[in-house]
Amino acid sequence: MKKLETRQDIEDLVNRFYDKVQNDDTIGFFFNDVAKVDWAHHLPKMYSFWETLLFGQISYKGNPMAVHFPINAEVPMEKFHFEHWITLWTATVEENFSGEMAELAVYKAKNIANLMAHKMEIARKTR
Ligand code: HEM
Repeated sequence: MKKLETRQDIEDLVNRFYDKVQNDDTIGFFFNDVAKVDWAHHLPKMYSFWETLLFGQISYKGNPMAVHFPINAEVPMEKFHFEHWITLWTATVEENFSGEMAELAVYKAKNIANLMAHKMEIARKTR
């Protein structure tokens, strides 16, 4: 299977992941109904986010945690949502890529998702 090695690979991966997400019964509504995401704006940000995380090409300079707090305040983002997010991400990576960078993409996503799940839970408790 193909290695994950170029910006184009990241774009393909991210596009395929959010195709799944948009049509997903468990987490799709966060994007479609709660945040009403402008995909033309969101997807390029996500390409840069992953390029920065995986290739060290610093093209993303946002705060990935911050945007999730207002969503979490509207509809609780629960542990099972993040677990499902990880399932979709891992499946999309593994359907399309193999090798060290693909493994790193899964590893980093899991770490961030777990941290994010924790932060969202704390935010709900301290509100
Ligand atoms: C159930 C899990 C998740 C949901 C429902 C979710 C939802 C969203 C939504 C709706 C936005 C767009 C906000 C907007 O443009 O108005 C967003 C942005 C973003 N998400 Fe998530 N997210 C989840 C998990 C994650 C995870 C695990 C990561 C990282 C591995 C992540 C990384 C990002 C980044 C980098 C942005 C863009 C931030 C920016 O604008 O700079 N998200 N997310």
